[in-house]
Amino acid sequence: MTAPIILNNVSVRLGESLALDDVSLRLDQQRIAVIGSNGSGKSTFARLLGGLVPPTTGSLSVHGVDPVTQSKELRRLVGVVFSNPDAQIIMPTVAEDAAFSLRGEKLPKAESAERVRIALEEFGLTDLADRAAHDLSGGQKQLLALCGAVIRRPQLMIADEPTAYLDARNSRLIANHLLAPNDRRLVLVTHDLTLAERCDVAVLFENGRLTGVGDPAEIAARYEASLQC
Ligand SMILES: Nc1ncnc2c1ncn2[C@@H]1O[C@H](COP(=O)(O)OP(=O)(O)OP(=O)(O)O)[C@@H](O)[C@H]1O
Repeated sequence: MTAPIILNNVSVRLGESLALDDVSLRLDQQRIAVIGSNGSGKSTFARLLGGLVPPTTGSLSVHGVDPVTQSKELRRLVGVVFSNPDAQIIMPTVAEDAAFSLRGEKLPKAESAERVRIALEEFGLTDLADRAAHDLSGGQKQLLALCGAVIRRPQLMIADEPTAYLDARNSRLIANHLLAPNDRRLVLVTHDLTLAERCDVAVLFENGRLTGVGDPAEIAARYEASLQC
């Protein structure tokens, strides 16, 4: 059983904004949807779990790891995908970029090549393997970013609006991949409530405050009702 995600009175101040305001929660579920309006704190929450932004006050534990003091351990267990894949593409070609994700794993060359081959095939990128990664379309870049994240087999996948640039077919491909039953935990930030409802639990943020944790259909309905007000 994977250790939970725990936040104890976490606040995050970014410039003038209190992006997260005194958030305490414990999440044991495997697939976690994060919903809420623009600017409510969802991305900040995702970045906090991924060790990309520190808590200003309070403390947290991600699968038993403290992101503040154990950044190396955190990097080993977390994979991240954001809505803008450009920042995640590093190497010149598609295949090289996918392989780059495995650099820290010290795998035998043949195993590394086989993992790259399987991952490219899984995301429909085999025919693009030798293409310049920065010349891909937005959607293709997102597939490559996700490919680079899952190829390391992380315990925790943090995906912030991963389908933002994708057409319907690729959105479905990515969503089905992320939500497929496996032993990886998923934290999925999304405005797509049908995707949120496919998760095991949803958390709702409003103005940096946590205002709901529970059954995704109920939390989504509460969120939608709040938008009518
Ligand atoms: N780098 C930053 N500097 C200052 N304020 C920031 C920064 N990043 C985010 N904020 C502010 O923090 C608050 C929460 O932002 P966050 O990006 O977490 O919201 P969000 O729920 O992910 O929004 P969206 O749905 O629009 O992506 C917002 O008020 C935002 O303006």
